[in-house]
Amino acid sequence: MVNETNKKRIVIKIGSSSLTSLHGEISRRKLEKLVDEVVRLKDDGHEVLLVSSGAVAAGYRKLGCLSRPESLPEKQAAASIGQGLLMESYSDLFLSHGYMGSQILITRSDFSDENRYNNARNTINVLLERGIIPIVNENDTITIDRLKFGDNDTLSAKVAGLVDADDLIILSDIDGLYDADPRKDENAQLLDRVHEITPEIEAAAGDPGSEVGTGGMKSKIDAFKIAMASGISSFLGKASTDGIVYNAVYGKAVGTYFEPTSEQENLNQKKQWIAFNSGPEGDVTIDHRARETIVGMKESLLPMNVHHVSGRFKKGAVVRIHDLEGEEVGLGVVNYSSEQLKKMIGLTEPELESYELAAIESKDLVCHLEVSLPVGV
Ligand SMILES: Nc1ncnc2c1ncn2[C@@H]1O[C@H](COP(=O)(O)OP(=O)(O)O)[C@@H](O)[C@H]1O
Ligand SMILES: N[C@@H](CCC(=O)OP(=O)(O)O)C(=O)O
Repeated sequence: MVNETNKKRIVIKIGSSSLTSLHGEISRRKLEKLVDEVVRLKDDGHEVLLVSSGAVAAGYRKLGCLSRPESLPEKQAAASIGQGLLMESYSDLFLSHGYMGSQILITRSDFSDENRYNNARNTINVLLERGIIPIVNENDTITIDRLKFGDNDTLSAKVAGLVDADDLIILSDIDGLYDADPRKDENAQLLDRVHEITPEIEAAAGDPGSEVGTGGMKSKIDAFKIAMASGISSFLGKASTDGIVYNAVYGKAVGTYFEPTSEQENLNQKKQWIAFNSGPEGDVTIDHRARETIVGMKESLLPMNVHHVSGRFKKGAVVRIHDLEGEEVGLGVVNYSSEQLKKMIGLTEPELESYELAAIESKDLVCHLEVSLPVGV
């Protein structure tokens, strides 16, 4: 039994391929196995949040489709039927063990709005602290393609960051990360520990292994990058292995452990929101001197170092910061609107001194070289 000091907050993500039968429908047996493992962790005193796929798989037959649909409206309609059925199964199973599940459906735009992001955190904290098991999925029925998380891997890492989890466990149909796509290279080796996502690892990560999987290893690697930058230990293992979740929490499972190093700066929650969720609204180009001070010395960006501004944004928006070569340096929250910043360009230093604030305060600045931000997440 754990006590308050070794009690963990654990986020578990299970993919469609691990919850479905060969025909692509939800497998009650697989759901039961997962619930049994979560119950063991709850009985030990841990807090557990599930990120579960499976809404489309649980609903497409009831919609009248013979196989998993391809078109977006049909997938959304299937998810509308299936999400309720999936939750009913989870609720029944958890209740039979004396635990309560709760549903949370999230869209990307919920996370790009800082107030809604913070509100989601407050709600989930109440649920976890009261022993409930929140069950999170993307709100498939209403999200439009362009604005979808799409796969639940990056969603699970962002949720783990949101609730300040200790561990993120991603379950899949494979027993860990290999140094090459195992379907293409029969000599591919399982990596048991990863401290850094190198370009070689990125290159080895391939597409989904089944018709029902969405993100493949690529989206899992994006997820592990987010978790590592947020200081969260992660694990990737095979959902069908007996005791996989329970053993992973205690460091005894076969699979890949992703461990953030102590030298790496862990992004605080505000910086996590800026880096992974905010959705930048404009671009600011800075000169070489500024690049050195904000990246190397981690100082604020001053208005006189702003070279060019594009896009229309208000004070408080998140913007991308580029150097003069066009390379993206990082992201930050601006203290001036685009109109004000544009007026400042070309002013002399004494003229600019009357402005008290930095263009971007160092506390609201996230640099690419400081943490390896996943590109395109
Ligand atoms: N380097 C790699 N290591 C392990 N699996 C890989 C790698 N590259 C591609 N894959 C494939 O990724 C699949 C898991 O992703 P996916 O099908 O999306 O599953 P899930 O539904 O669990 O998210 C594996 O079955 C495997 O075939
Ligand atoms: N949100 C979708 C699942 C998306 C999906 O399949 O993601 P993944 O399990 O990461 O391959 C659903 O519930 O059907």
